[in-house]
Amino acid sequence: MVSAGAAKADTSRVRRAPCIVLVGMMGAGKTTVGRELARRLHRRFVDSDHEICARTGVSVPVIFDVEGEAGFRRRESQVIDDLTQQTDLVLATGGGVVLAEENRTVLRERCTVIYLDVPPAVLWERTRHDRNRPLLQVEDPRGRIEALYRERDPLYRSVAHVVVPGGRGSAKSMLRKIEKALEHTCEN
Ligand SMILES: Nc1ncnc2c1ncn2[C@@H]1O[C@H](COP(=O)(O)OP(=O)(O)OP(=O)(O)O)[C@@H](O)[C@H]1O
Ligand SMILES: O=C(O)C1=C[C@@H](O)[C@@H](O)[C@H](O)C1
Ligand SMILES: [Mg+2]
Repeated sequence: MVSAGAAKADTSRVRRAPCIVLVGMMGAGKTTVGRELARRLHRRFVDSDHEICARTGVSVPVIFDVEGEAGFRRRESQVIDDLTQQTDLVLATGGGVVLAEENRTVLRERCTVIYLDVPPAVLWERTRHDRNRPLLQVEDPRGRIEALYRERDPLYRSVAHVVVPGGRGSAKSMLRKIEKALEHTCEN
């Protein structure tokens, strides 16, 4: 793994892992930054949450309502398996993608994985008015974010080839950090 500040060359995945994947918590900016990154790298952009919705014809909250989180996770694993086999892609994932070991394995082995590591306080500011994230529709969403961060941060790190620390900086500054790190990790 390399950090964005001091990225070291790690070219072991270059030839067999063309998909660039963003992982991180809800509100880390995977969708926002991923779309712009794809545009700049002349790659296609796909968001796995959007792909699940396109395949089912309903929103993420509806899938959680009807099939529960387990049903959503099964669909997510299928989509991740499909998308990570594609080339010329920037893939923004859902925040819980790292929970399943099978997802972690395909991400780590097939892709260049970038973890957008944003502190819980900032995640809370960005997601507090959004009703589209079923896991945050609880009495204490801020506490939930903190608990999920504690649980998931080691999992994100375990799949990441690059960790990009974020804070209150703009999406543009996040993008610049990612591009810098990628220069050292793969050919685009
Ligand atoms: N660097 C940033 N600075 C300020 N706001 C940001 C930044 N990145 C994203 N945002 C805003 O935060 C919100 C959440 O961002 P986004 O939807 O991209 O997160 P995500 O990582 O895709 O979350 P999820 O896992 O729920 O899909 C959006 O309103 C977006 O505009
Ligand atoms: O963090 C999570 O577990 C989730 C994040 C979203 O991207 C969606 O995938 C869904 O709301 C679950
Ligand atoms: Mg997203």
